[in-house]
Amino acid sequence: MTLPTPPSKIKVYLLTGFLGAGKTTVLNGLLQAKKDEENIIIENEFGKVSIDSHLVETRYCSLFEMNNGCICCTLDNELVEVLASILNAEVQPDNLFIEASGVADPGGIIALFSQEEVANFFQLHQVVCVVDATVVEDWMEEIPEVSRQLAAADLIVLNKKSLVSPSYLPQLTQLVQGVNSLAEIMVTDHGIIPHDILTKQKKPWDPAKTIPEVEAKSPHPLKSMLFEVEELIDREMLLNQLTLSFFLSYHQLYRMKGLVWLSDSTLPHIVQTHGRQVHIAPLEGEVKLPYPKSQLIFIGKGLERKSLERKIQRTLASQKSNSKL
Ligand SMILES: Nc1nc2c(ncn2[C@@H]2O[C@H](COP(=O)(O)OP(=O)(O)OP(=O)(O)O)[C@@H](O)[C@H]2O)c(=O)[nH]1
Repeated sequence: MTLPTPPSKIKVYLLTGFLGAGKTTVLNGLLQAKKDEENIIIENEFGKVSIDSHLVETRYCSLFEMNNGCICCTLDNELVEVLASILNAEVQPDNLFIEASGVADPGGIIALFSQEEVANFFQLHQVVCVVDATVVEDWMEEIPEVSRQLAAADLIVLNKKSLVSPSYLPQLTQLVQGVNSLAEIMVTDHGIIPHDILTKQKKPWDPAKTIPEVEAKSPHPLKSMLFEVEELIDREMLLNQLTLSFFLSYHQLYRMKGLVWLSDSTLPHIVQTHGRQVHIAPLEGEVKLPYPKSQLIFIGKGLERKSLERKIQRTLASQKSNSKL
């Protein structure tokens, strides 16, 4: 990159954490705190379709979407291109927030920002790892990326504390400290963290020392599957089918997100899981999804398209009304 040096370096905040931990929730809180500054977001989702772009508070930022794969696997091309276009923009941002995909290994991203060419323009301030208290213990055992995300963090946000027993929290804190004893740990609900956390400077990072090796780095063992439906969906059936699927396939299905049109509402809805729970809520603002097309994304390992298709088929409103005849 041969670009003029900006007056001051752009501050970079990297948000990591496994699928559904609360990264976007934390990001929206931080954006609110920085609303008087110029903010840019890089949003990277594990899947071809972006749902998160509808959830980020775009009042306070401009958004770049990276949906061509996990950010840690496309470092050399797509991320560098996005960084170059940020530098070429008319208005230089004060802050760059990167929300990495839930499966991203942050080591390579951190290393990129320590390269001289990039470090001349961007300064990595904080690596924040958001953790879902309800599931992290299981997922640390099953998914190597979870420990790597924890190990690379300056700040660990142990989120969703009200969803676990208070007596379990010290045990969880100890577990997380076992992976990274240097990081600050904050136990939160809805990712609410003090905003002065952003003013703290990052500790020097030594990848060799802090991040445990992962056997198979890339491609990720998890798969993302997109389903599109052109019919209205029955809310109750959708809740039942998803709750059942996540209950039965807890160690296989890690996350589901979607934009759906329901038969009982004229508003689009966002459906998503966190941990074992399924939530459906109306979506405000502009949606680029033509009525009545719905999109559902499942992320997990060993997913079978046919079996998921059958489950989705059962949620269609037309099927329900036919079955009543
Ligand atoms: N009950 C409860 N729900 C929470 C909390 N924090 C976040 N959530 C919900 O958890 C779900 C996932 O939160 P997100 O912020 O989208 O998580 P994420 O890490 O960005 O998810 P991905 O981008 O899919 O990896 C959303 O429905 C949030 O509203 C919390 O502390 N308590």
